[in-house]
Amino acid sequence: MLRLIRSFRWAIHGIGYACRTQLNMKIHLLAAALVMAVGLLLQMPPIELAVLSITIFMVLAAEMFNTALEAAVDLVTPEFNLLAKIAKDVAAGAVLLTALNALLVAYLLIWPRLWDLMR
Ligand SMILES: Nc1ncnc2c1ncn2[C@@H]1O[C@H](COP(=O)(O)OP(=O)(O)OP(=O)(O)O)[C@@H](O)[C@H]1O
Repeated sequence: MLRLIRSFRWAIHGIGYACRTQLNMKIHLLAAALVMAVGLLLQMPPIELAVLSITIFMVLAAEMFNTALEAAVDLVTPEFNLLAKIAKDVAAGAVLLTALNALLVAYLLIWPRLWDLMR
């Protein structure tokens, strides 16, 4: 039990580190809070809020994997290395894909409701 609580603590340290040090993480969190607030204000059904939530957490998790990979690569290869570049670029590409997916989901679920309100 104590081991479980300790591993939660390290995990929370990891989340805290990413939130404190990564500008992109701060931007993702701000966007996530905005999107969820709009979803709640628009009284979206629970299933759509769940889709927004899954989408948001995918972006946050991808950003954290990216941060972890950057740290691991820097630990192994502080100097220029083509494989380091590939690893970092591919990880950054994965974050970009999740962010594009988030934009698509927001467009499909939120935009039609906002459009209805504006008309
Ligand atoms: N050791 C390296 N060898 C080769 N290219 C690297 C190396 N480190 C970084 N790069 C290149 O620079 C880019 C930026 O790397 P960096 O580690 O600065 O991450 P970042 O995208 O600036 O993230 P953050 O701002 O969150 O640290 C990488 O995507 C990669 O193309």
